[in-house]
Amino acid sequence: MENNLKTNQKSTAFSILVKIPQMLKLLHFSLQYIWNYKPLYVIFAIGTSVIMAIQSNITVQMNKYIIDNLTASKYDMAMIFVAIMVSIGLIEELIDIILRYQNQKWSEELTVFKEEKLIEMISKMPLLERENPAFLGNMQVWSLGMSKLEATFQITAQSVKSLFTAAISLFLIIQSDYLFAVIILLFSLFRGMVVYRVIDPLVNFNLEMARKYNISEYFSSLLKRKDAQKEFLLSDATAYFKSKWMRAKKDVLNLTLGAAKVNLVPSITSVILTFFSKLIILFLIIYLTQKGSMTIGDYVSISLAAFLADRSIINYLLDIKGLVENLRYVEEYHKVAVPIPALHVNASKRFELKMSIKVKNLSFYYPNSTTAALKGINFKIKQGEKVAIIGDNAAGKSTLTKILLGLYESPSKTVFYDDVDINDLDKASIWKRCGAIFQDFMKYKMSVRDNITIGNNASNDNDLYSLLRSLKLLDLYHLHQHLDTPLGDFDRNSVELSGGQWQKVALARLLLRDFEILVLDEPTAALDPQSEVEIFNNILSLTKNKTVIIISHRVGISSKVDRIIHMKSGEIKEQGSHKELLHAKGDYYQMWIQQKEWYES
Ligand SMILES: Nc1ncnc2c1ncn2[C@@H]1O[C@H](COP(=O)(O)OP(=O)(O)OP(=O)(O)O)[C@@H](O)[C@H]1O
Repeated sequence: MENNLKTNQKSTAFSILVKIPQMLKLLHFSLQYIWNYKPLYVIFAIGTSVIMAIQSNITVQMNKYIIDNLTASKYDMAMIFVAIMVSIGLIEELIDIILRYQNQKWSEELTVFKEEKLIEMISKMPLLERENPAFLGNMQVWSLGMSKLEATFQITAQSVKSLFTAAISLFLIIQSDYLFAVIILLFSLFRGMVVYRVIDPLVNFNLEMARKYNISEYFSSLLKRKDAQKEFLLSDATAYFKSKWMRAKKDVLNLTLGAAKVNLVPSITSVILTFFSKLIILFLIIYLTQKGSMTIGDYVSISLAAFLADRSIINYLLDIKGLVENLRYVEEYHKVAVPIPALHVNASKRFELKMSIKVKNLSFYYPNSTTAALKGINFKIKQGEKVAIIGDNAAGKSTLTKILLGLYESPSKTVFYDDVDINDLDKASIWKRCGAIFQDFMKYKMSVRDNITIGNNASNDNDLYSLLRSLKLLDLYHLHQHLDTPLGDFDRNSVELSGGQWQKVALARLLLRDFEILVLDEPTAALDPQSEVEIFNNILSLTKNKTVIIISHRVGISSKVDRIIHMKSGEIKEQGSHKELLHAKGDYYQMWIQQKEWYES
């Protein structure tokens, strides 16, 4: 793998030239991003880079004047130049301290700004995008790309400084002898060619690393999780998972070292080239001084300016290399950041359910899957009806409800609310009027109150108290801080709940809201049989005029609803009332008999 990454694409001068327009576009995108965040940050950074570049060259010139005055025994003048040079040094250091503080402040604030943008981007993304198995790895790459936006800007500011320093020093050197400038430029060109060759392999190593990092992090977090630990202990699996983590970690380590190795040869070559360019220039200056065509002051100023130019050019080349490398990561981010996938949140029509929900010939595939999760589904649910969707595992029940709720985009003209295609509906207006509990409902590590109200302060403590009572959750109210007791394992004062209690908290959260449609995916799976019956009756009485869709494996629940939709392998097998389906003596009848016998025996 390492060799593949290394040899696959070496950057040639031509490949770099071809990429210039794209690179400029990405550079513009990065700088625009920082400019949008704070224009002053950009102005400040570029401005100070130019000032620093001028200052370095002034110091070099001052050295020449000091030495020339000393050799001419003009000590007063030498002292004046010394005072000017030291004062400039002092000003530079003071500016540097303020600049570093200011940069750190803006940089910290920018980190928050970037995280906010990433959260915004992810929360706007269609849920289906996240079902793609590549999503987590991609997200790692996007955050890497995002972190490179600021790095790109910093390097740009730095490169302005290097470029200005090099240009001024070369200009001063040319005043003495253009030959020095030619030698410096020639060696720099060689070094540039050496370092550019490794950009692509380096980027490939790092992108691959970002993806692999995800796997090692997954196993690392598994090994630290409480719920996983009990399974590991009982099945003696700790060593197995540790070896999985170690293998993934080694992959990451190999990629890190691979990237470092790729850098090794150009770094060594660059140092050797610097050695020769220094040697040649210094020998040449000594030769010219010996011939009498240069003063000692000239020797000092030219050698310093030559080193300054040499260092600045190599810095500039490294900056450009860094820039090109960074822009490759930015490119990955840019791919998703610019066209944020549409969520149809702002479609023109508003959700209403006065008549019915209709599903017509609905088939559905998950991304990266060629097997249909739903095949030719047709049904109608009238407003106010209570419907149970039952079926085996992987029958497509959860997928269907997510489509009905608009969480997954459905093919057009397949799902209708009051005869309006769901794709023409404003999604936010659907979500405002629909409530759902899924199998993987959230257990928020927050207080009882916050878990139930989610920041909605409209309900007073009495409402919450009677809701807890109706769900037999009063023991939560009696906790040490009543409704303000933190739940979960967040801090010292937190209280951990049982699986069934958590499920009741999720139900309480749902029942506190006003909704038109309620979707319950296995709502009573974690409840004891008595609570199951009580809570189910409770839900039915609380939702008299509302449309309720319940997913369950248990036929006991389905005997209480108006209609049953029985699914198998992504298709509807039967639908009708409990009595009708028993009468039909099909699969539902068989399930009913089996479960009945199970309980009776
Ligand atoms: N994120 C996903 N990516 C690809 N396929 C998926 C994804 N989620 C579910 N599926 C597939 O879609 C099909 C239907 O799954 P779904 O979760 O809707 O079934 P279900 O009837 O709710 O099952 P269960 O009763 O086990 O919860 C299954 O074959 C499953 O493998």
